[in-house]
Amino acid sequence: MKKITAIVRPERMEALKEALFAAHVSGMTVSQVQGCGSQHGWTEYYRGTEVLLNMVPKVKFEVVVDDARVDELAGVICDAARTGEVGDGKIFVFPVDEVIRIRTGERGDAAV
Ligand SMILES: Nc1ncnc2c1ncn2[C@@H]1O[C@H](COP(=O)(O)OP(=O)(O)O)[C@@H](O)[C@H]1O
Repeated sequence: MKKITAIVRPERMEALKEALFAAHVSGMTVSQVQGCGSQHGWTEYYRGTEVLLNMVPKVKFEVVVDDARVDELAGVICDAARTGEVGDGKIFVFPVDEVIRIRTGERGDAAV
């Protein structure tokens, strides 16, 4: 199993949510976050040093899936979240050791 974390623009949240539902993911977690990368907030100089004063609102999607679906879902996310402008975001893929469904105690693939 893998966890796909995607940091995307807030205005792409609805489209990405719908695309992931359409791709039949079993669940997702969505958080409002702030970040910076190539796309910074604004900077000012404080005592001669450039200081980053603000970060940019983003939305973080987390989806745990079978290994075999990572490439497909990365494509779904790129298609739904891309505008082509700086700040579209990134996808990070992590290994997941275990999943446990709290309600039933199921583990592994059965719990995803
Ligand atoms: N190395 C990183 N680690 C964690 N989050 C990152 C990283 N790079 C980018 N991000 C997240 O992705 C968002 C968009 O990245 P950014 O570099 O601004 O856009 P682009 O990839 O289009 O140039 C950032 O605001 C930040 O939330």
